[in-house]
Amino acid sequence: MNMHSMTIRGRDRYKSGVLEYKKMGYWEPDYEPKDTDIIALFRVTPQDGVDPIEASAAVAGESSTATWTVVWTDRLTAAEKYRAKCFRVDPVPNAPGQYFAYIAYDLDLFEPGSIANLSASIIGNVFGFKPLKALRLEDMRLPVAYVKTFQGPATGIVVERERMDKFGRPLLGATVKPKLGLSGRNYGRVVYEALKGGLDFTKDDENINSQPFMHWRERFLYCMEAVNKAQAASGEIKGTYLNVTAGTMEDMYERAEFAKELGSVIIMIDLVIGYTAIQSMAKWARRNDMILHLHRAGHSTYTRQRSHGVSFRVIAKWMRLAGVDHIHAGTVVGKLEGDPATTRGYYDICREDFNPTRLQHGVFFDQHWASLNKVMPVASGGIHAGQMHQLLDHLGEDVVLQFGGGTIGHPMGIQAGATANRVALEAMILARNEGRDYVHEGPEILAKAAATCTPLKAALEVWKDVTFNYESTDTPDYVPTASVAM
Ligand SMILES: O=C(COP(=O)(O)O)[C@H](O)[C@H](O)COP(=O)(O)O
Ligand SMILES: [Mg+2]
Repeated sequence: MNMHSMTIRGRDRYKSGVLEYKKMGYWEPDYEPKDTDIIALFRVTPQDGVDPIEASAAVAGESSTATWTVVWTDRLTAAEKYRAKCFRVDPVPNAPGQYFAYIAYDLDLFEPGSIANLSASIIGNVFGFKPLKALRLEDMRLPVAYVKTFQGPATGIVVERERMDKFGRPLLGATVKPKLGLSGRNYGRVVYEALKGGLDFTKDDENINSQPFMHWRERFLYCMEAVNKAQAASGEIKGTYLNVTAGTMEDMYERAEFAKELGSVIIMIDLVIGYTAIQSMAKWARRNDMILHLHRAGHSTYTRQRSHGVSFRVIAKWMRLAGVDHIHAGTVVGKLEGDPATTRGYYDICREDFNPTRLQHGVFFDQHWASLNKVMPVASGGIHAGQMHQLLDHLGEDVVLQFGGGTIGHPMGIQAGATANRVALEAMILARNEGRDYVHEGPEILAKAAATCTPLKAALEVWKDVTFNYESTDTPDYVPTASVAM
């Protein structure tokens, strides 16, 4: 592939007419990104017959200062500075016709502290570009100078654990099911049973907001009655994520204020409310000492397919900047997409202060988070007590394990379902702390715990054959190969 700059310079560069993007200055293979540059990695699939360098230069151009024709007004600007530079194009391993294009953007192209502006620039135009068959934003390197213009997570993992008074183990949650149709009173009863049985949290599902069968105030009141009764009964700090997602910011603020008035420790929003609303709610959450849970509703419409869209690792980075405290980040063993290696990358992005490049986890850049609070990843979707050893192994300790059907579907009732999950987790954590090989001995550890816990025994029995073994669609492009001992 031609690795030399083809930029036309001088008077000819600005003559009216059409130049290839690679000749307009958007392909600069000798460019060394500045520490303050934002770098984007795109997976580019050119149309048949389109040069991958030109396609990549076009992505750089159309996501920064270019349009399809030369415009003399470029000469009124610091064009050299403001042009994004594609500086590297590599064939994607084992994916003929796909290329990784590395593009650097000067920091001045972006408004400080705004995910809306970042996303409108980086993904606003180019995904529909005709010379491309497909395009995916795979990863981004965010310079510290830019990271520090964001508030970051309102609470963070350390303070969340202090507020919940829970240390040394994952937190436990449950999504109330059925997700729609329950009356406020019955909804509150589900919350009480799950928290009384041993969970730390319950949550509203992504689509429970304010429907005719249960208006939001009804739910908030009955939920907090349940939380208070469960706290009194257990002596533990409990919470339920009250979903404040609504049609307007005014409605969301009204609901959030009411949740605070009722003493809730946590509220919830859905990804579909949009980046500006998410940042506003994160600032509200910090001002009001509220943990902010983000349900990533809708993300799979554009994160799941490797060829086109935005990788979830980019969304996870954007949401850490935006300031959420929780984000659903995959379970690996549950019912929804989650390759073990790429999911590990998502969890690292949430929980590390520095992410080293790890191609095997789909992390393409070193990423400093400059002490921005850490985001608690949430594992949810088709999980149950029988997978506890796998969940702990794949996802670690700083995670919320949420068992919706895996609590409420328990044959002995909701409290029993919660107890089964709590006993399974505590038994697994004890085994880990004792230095046992809990991954391989997991089933034995669970069976032993079940011998004195009928609810756990029933859970293991009813869901023993449940698996979701399907091929992942979002696997990493690089896999570690055994290095030959020299
Ligand atoms: O309703 C559930 C899970 O219910 P259950 O526990 O009964 O499967 C959540 O909305 C999904 O987990 C979201 O998916 P993700 O967590 O991947 O965003
Ligand atoms: Mg759901």
